[in-house]
Amino acid sequence: MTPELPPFYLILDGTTHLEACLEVGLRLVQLRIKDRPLSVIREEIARAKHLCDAYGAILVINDYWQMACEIGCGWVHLGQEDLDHADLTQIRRAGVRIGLSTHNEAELTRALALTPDYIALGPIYETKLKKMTCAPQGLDKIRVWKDRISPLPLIAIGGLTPARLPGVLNAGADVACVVTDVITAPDPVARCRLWLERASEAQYVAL
Ligand SMILES: Cc1ncc(COP(=O)(O)OP(=O)(O)O)c(N)n1
Ligand SMILES: Cc1nc(C(=O)O)sc1CCOP(=O)(O)O
Ligand SMILES: [Mg+2]
Repeated sequence: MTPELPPFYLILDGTTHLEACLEVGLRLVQLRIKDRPLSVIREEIARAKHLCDAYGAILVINDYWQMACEIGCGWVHLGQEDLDHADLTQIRRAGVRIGLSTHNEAELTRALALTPDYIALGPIYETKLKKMTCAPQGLDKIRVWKDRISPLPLIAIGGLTPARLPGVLNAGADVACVVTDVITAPDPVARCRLWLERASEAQYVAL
């Protein structure tokens, strides 16, 4: 079977809600843990891998590529700063796929030269999650990026809400990636289920 990515991609900062989200159908999730002891991060990665394997979901590890390789995870997500230190040859030798962040043309050129498995463009809209050094990209940039990277999957990230999903997908994104809208919801699992319903009409993108 051709490997593919589902259209909804959730970023979580730990495993608290992971199993419940998998239970309602989440199949693409990134573990993005900041400022925790390495021992905790290792435990969380191992737990997330165990759960994602059980549900047949794709797990992407942000930043901690060495642990991802050691624990046998299938994917890592790396930002431009991570790229200054990460050993992509070692990551690939471990059979781990690579997603890369981009925010401008120079980063896109650098990313494409590294032949990643997906490229993320952000922030599409203003994000409250972290301080960005660039202005929101807007929907038009999605089409420009998709034309540049096709057939690689394009992930749209930053300030996304269910209401913004059709615009992002119609503009050419293959996958919508979300943090704040879900994790700050009164019921994050119900919000995840809503996203899955809204994205259910969209195509899965081949890898
Ligand atoms: C899908 C996706 N896109 C972009 C990012 C941002 O990654 P990065 O630039 O490494 O920044 P941090 O997430 O580490 O703050 C992402 N994590 N996922
Ligand atoms: C972690 C992250 N990286 C971005 C980038 O543009 O590289 S935007 C972003 C935050 C996205 O989260 P939210 O859905 O909360 O806006
Ligand atoms: Mg990072």
